[in-house]
Amino acid sequence: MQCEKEYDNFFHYTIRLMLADVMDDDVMVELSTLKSANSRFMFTRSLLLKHEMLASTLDDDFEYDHPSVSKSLRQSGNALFRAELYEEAADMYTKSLRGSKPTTELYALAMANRSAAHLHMGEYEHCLRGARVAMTANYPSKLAYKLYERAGHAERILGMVERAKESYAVCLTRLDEADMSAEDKREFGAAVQVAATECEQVLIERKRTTKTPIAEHLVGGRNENIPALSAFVQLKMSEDMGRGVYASRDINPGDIVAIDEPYICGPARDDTEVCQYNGCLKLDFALLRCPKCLLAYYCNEDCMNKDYKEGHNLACPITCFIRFKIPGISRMNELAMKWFLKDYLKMGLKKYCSIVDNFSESKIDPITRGFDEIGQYKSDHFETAYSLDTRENKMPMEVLFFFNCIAVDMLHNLILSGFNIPERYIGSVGASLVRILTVLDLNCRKLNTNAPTVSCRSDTYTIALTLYPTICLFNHSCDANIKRSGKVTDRIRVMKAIQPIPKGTQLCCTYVIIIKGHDKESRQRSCNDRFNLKCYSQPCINNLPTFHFIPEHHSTLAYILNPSMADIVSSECKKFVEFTKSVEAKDHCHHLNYLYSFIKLLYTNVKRPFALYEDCLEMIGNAHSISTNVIHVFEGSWTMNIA
Ligand SMILES: C[S@@+](CC[C@H](N)C(=O)[O-])C[C@H]1O[C@@H](n2cnc3c(N)ncnc32)[C@H](O)[C@@H]1O
Repeated sequence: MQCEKEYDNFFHYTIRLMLADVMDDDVMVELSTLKSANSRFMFTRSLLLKHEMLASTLDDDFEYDHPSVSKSLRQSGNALFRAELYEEAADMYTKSLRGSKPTTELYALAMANRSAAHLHMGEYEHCLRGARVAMTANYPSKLAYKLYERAGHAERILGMVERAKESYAVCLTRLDEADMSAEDKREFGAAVQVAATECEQVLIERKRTTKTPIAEHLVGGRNENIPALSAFVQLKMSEDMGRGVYASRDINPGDIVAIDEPYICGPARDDTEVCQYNGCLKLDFALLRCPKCLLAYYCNEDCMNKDYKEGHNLACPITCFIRFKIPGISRMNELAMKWFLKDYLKMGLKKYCSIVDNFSESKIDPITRGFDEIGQYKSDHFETAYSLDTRENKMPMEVLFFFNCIAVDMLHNLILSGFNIPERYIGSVGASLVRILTVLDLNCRKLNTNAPTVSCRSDTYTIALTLYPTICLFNHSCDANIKRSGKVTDRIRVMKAIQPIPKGTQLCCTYVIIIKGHDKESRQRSCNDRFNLKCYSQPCINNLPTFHFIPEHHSTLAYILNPSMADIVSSECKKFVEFTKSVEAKDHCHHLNYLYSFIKLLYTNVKRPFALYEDCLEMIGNAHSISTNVIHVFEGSWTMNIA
């Protein structure tokens, strides 16, 4: 079964029910007779409660704490450190860490000492990570200045001068708490001040020599009704694809057609560090950890405080359970909880429940779904994100039941943690969590081609889960005419035209697959497997041949549409072939105007698919985006190298 491969522990609930003699089929039949989301949630909840399938406490079962052993190992590490045997000392501190709970002073001391050993070993990234972990653990405040000084040194050596300057500044303020003579403090402070001033000078010089990037603007300005889209587009319905975005004016390659921000976002993986705050999502390393759950990471204390206010204070006690105990896709479940808590805190329970209770997909006109009462479709509106397509009607009942079980489990844990919710609201909140899970599943997990990514060797990894409500209006085409541009790790997503888009043409990105190298059958299979949809994009309707049938040579006159242009096209094709041989891929971004003019020439004068057109298209798409390469993704540490 496909679902088994897509979600972790997919049979978790059904197996337990079967052990309690409850038949899978009976549950699905009963569920399918229930018409409202609210009643489906309550039915699932009573089933899981009746068969005692929900936790009774939030106590974790991790066993640590051998404090005396841990302390003596650290002391052995200190002796090795004093003997300047730093590698051996670091190993000893690692052993000390294993015996202590991550929230204790013992742990913080061993972590901090190991970071000092790493500094001496020239392991600056490890040093920095350790210092940052110790900062948010229970490290004695009278010693905190040392951590910030060390972090500053490591950051400076790693080229993170801005962060180094901040660390030195904190070091100087924490120096007040230090247990040392006034004279020693003065001397120490003066040395740190010198380092901070040197950082400042580097930053001034960098600012002087760095070109400010040109601000990107939507072509034609903002759309009146959908502000994240260009004024040169409009929404229209089609029978095959539902709503879609169409050009209301001619659009040129390179024109910006959308600039969207996620309604909700969060890290996608455990092995890359991304700031968890919804308004940040910065990719960095050695981030600060939430000192309570130790599972949420932030680039600075400001982001940590903002995330607490937006709901992490409520999610924190259950993050461990959602991450490690609840089936499905843990990061997706965490994101659903984050979404609910953010809006619960913003609106209050009563208003939240009244909005979700009034939402009914069937009553909404498909073209105005997500628009507010004054006709605006805004990516930062709850109703806009909440009303995104879910394809729930095509969802197998087993998956719907699975999502209901996850929502029951998550809400149950939230209540166990002390969250107060009157019984009359439980159905509404639970049903909304199911809806949120299904919105995220389609528009964030499956449809993730615009999510932030990094590259490692020849692979690309999604590092964050992002729900872009306006970008979700674009349908898929196997011959996309728009694509993401700019830094691919960025939270804000800019979409640019990569082909000419004449007035009246639909703007489409690709969800999964393009014509180059794939025949219609494999494309259709891919769309069906991933999205359960039959693709009605033009290449599939016209059964566009695959790359294998694209003429390799530009002189194939049979492909010229306009005979009077044959000579010009032929000579420009020769120039383009020369261009591809002489200009390296990394420099294509400096020749975009040339590439735009070439693709425009071919667009009107050759019949597609045409090899050089497809090559030029790929070059434009790649040249628009700036990718970040990382080295070591899976070893608990990684290094950035901006390409
Ligand atoms: C992210 S939404 C796109 C906007 C959507 N059409 C709407 O009405 O809001 C994705 C859904 O659009 C439809 N869709 C997108 N591309 C399609 C294609 N190439 N062929 C058929 N349906 C498509 C499918 O229903 C798919 O689940």
